[in-house]
Amino acid sequence: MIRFEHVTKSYADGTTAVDDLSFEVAKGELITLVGPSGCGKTTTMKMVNRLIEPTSGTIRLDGRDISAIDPVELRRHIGYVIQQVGLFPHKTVLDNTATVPHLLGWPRKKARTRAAELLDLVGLDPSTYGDRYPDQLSGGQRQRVGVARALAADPPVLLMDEPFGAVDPVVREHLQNEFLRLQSTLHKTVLFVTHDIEEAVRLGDRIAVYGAGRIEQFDTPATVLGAPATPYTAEFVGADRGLKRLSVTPVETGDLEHPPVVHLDDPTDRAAARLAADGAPWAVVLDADGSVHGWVPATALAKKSLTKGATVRDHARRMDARLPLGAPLRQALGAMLQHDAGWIAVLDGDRFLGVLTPARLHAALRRSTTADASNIPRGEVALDTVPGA
Ligand SMILES: Nc1ncnc2c1ncn2[C@@H]1O[C@H](COP(=O)(O)OP(=O)(O)OP(=O)(O)O)[C@@H](O)[C@H]1O
Repeated sequence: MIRFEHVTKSYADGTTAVDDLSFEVAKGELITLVGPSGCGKTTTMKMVNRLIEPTSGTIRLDGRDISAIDPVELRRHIGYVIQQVGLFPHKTVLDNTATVPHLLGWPRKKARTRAAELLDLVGLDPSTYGDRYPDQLSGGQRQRVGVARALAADPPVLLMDEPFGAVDPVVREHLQNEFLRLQSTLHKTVLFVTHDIEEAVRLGDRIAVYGAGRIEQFDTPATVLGAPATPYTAEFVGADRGLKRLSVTPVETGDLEHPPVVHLDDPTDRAAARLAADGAPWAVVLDADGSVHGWVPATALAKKSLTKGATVRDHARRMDARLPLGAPLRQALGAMLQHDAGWIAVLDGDRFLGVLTPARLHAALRRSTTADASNIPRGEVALDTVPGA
């Protein structure tokens, strides 16, 4: 969708803002450009909508060299959100949002209807906020208007330059979540500039980590955090990158263990035989609907004093830690700690898939780490599996 081919931008004073940059962004991808101040992020972005012209190299949009496209025409297909928002102070929120549709010559009613829809989409009730002026909004609300305005003409590409940089951390996280929710339905191709690695990791399908004028690494958040390509990237992403990786590594089916499964109404002797056959110390217990009830230890089932007709129900223990497949490991660890649990049931909808243990969580975390790259066998660093709480 967007392709940089050996793009360089130098200024007359000898500054090279961007040096021989080549990368490609797929349709619907959200790329975060992250790096310290002055490393060339904004320059990269502004070359896409021709606010800055490259000194050399080619930028293509859908295969077309953008230097051959009229800048005004080009910008109609590219939404632009900046930190200072740049709302017109004398126009209402609704009119601000309708700016691009107006410029495109849409009939006034259609433009305003569209603007109202967009305000709704970004969480601002148009009947409450539509007639206000920008200075009657909070910083976070102004940013939302900025996003709504950029989306108003439904451009396939969005450029966002530190759009949430000027708001406090709580509002910022809220805006990030809302934006992710929007993006999951709109699938825009997004270049998002930030100097905040947390934000880059949180939002990006892939991250471009900038050094001075160059991209040091361009990869998924999990890989950038797990296997920084250069010492510079390692330092930039921070010493706590292992913790950050918890947020970006999802639980996959291959991470799960599969202890024996018994049902609440199974006779105890049959369940005991099932566990004995597997040599398992415990089994997961499902109820009649197949939902997870908890677990039962082999020792409880094997007791000689059991009354006739006893079922697993008599010995089952509840375990409420649950996790949807694909949830980040951070959520898994949080649930393990919250429930003081040695394992956690992983579900696909209501369907039980298997269990995640601390050892498997650790192994999952190591999927993309430098430890794997250096071939340290997993067994050497594995934790013990702790069944049940
Ligand atoms: N008109 C100009 N003339 C000379 N140098 C410039 C000009 N515009 C930008 N630069 C330089 O180009 C480099 C890259 O700037 P750019 O704005 O792309 O950085 P950035 O990574 O977006 O930084 P920040 O996070 O501070 O916004 C900087 O060193 C900057 O000083």
